[in-house]
Amino acid sequence: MSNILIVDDEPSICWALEQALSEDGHIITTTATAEDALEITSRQFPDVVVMDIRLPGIDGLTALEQLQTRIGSTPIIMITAFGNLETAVKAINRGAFEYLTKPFNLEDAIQVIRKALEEKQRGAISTEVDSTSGDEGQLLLGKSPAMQAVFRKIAVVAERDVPVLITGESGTGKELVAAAIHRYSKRSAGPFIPVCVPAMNESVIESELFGHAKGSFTGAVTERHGLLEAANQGTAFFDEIGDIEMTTQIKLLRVLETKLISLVGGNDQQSSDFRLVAATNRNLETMVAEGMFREDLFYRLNVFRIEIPPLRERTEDIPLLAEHFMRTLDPAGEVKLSSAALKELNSRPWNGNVRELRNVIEHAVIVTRSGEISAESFPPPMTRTSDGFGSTSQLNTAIKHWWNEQVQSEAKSASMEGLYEKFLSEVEPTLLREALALSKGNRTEAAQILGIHRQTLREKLKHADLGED
Ligand SMILES: Nc1ncnc2c1ncn2[C@@H]1O[C@H](COP(=O)(O)OP(=O)(O)OP(=O)(O)O)[C@@H](O)[C@H]1O
Repeated sequence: MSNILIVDDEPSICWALEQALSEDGHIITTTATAEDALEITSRQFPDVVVMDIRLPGIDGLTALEQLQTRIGSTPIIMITAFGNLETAVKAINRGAFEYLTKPFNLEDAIQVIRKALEEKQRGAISTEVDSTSGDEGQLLLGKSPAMQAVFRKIAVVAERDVPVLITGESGTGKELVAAAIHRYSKRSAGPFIPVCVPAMNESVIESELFGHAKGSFTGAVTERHGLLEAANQGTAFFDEIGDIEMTTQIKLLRVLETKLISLVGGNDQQSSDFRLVAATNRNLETMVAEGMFREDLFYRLNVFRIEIPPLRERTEDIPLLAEHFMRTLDPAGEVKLSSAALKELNSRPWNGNVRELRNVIEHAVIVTRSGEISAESFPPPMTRTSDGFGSTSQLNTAIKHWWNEQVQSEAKSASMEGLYEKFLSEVEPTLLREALALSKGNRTEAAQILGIHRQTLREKLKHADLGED
């Protein structure tokens, strides 16, 4: 049983919340003004406060600060008018636990209040952002200061209709952050369309993105709408934006500038009003400097940046996330973490970040079935090279960029030959040098590592000017 204070000058809201919360056995106090709320809290300590921002007399935001000095970290949930981002953001920045947007669904409001009560009882105001879009969404969890900062950024940017660039290692939750931005944006009733260009078959990228006209190529038997058109009125989430080809980058930039899409093989232009949220695990600044990513596109994307720190830098989140993944597979709570298991989780490098943690927990829950998970139930940690999205794909992208550059410059000089040899002469010396470094200069061992004959290695070293004979 908890004390809940509701401050709203709309009697219907007070009444509805009071009815619903009394059923849970809580004691509800309602009042229509902030002045009364301040007076009440000088006599009694609520466990949670729900307060409208727009109130007659002292407004909710001013009252928020005054209440905080009286009731400390007691969660205060603010109610804002729809679309009033500034006040919602101010509320979050000034330490409100959460905000509800009017008109709200009563069940959603009750959920937020229950969550606040749980947090209060736990003594920690750990927060989560609901990234649910439709039924398939998931909660974005985190109580570390680093994740709290991410949550605040989501709150700040969600309703501003600007592009967002989310950066962070693979598996840190970039897609969940993008979904949360969409969910809290003015476009939340519209679609959230994930687009992963590098995962697409190269021959269909343009038709997937922009759609195609009937008969534009063999197999195009009907007109097809592209993903960017499907994102109209909603959010297009470009995953792995750092890995898209220069040619696609140019086309994407054009669409962003004009908001017009040209169907492949067609004359018509279709307008699409979508918000772009992009993510990458690569350093786009470096890529721009190296000419691998278009500077103009980078500036278009980099309007607001959210950097998600790797899991190893926010180990406070591990128990919370582990518990969450355990309960997803084992809602009855038959499986628990032993303290040795928790210690093991806290000491891992988490190269695959939260995705790896989820996989590790799922594996352990399945093998343990019931009782305590031991440290031995976890699969071995992921190494850096086998990390999620993986280096092979990045290598492929680098090769593609190299190829395009060659083709462009060779085309100018009207000669295009010997590219295979040229490529090998550029990459082979690095490979040979690395193998020799690993074998500490032992050529037999280096040849073995590379899987080539010692004599072949010798010739290659000579050819690459790396051998002393
Ligand atoms: N903070 C979090 N709370 C709950 N689940 C999370 C969190 N972060 C990541 N996850 C889970 O980890 C997995 C990977 O997350 P996600 O796909 O969003 O990462 P990503 O950074 O987009 O990865 P990639 O760069 O490989 O595409 C998902 O199952 C997601 O639900």
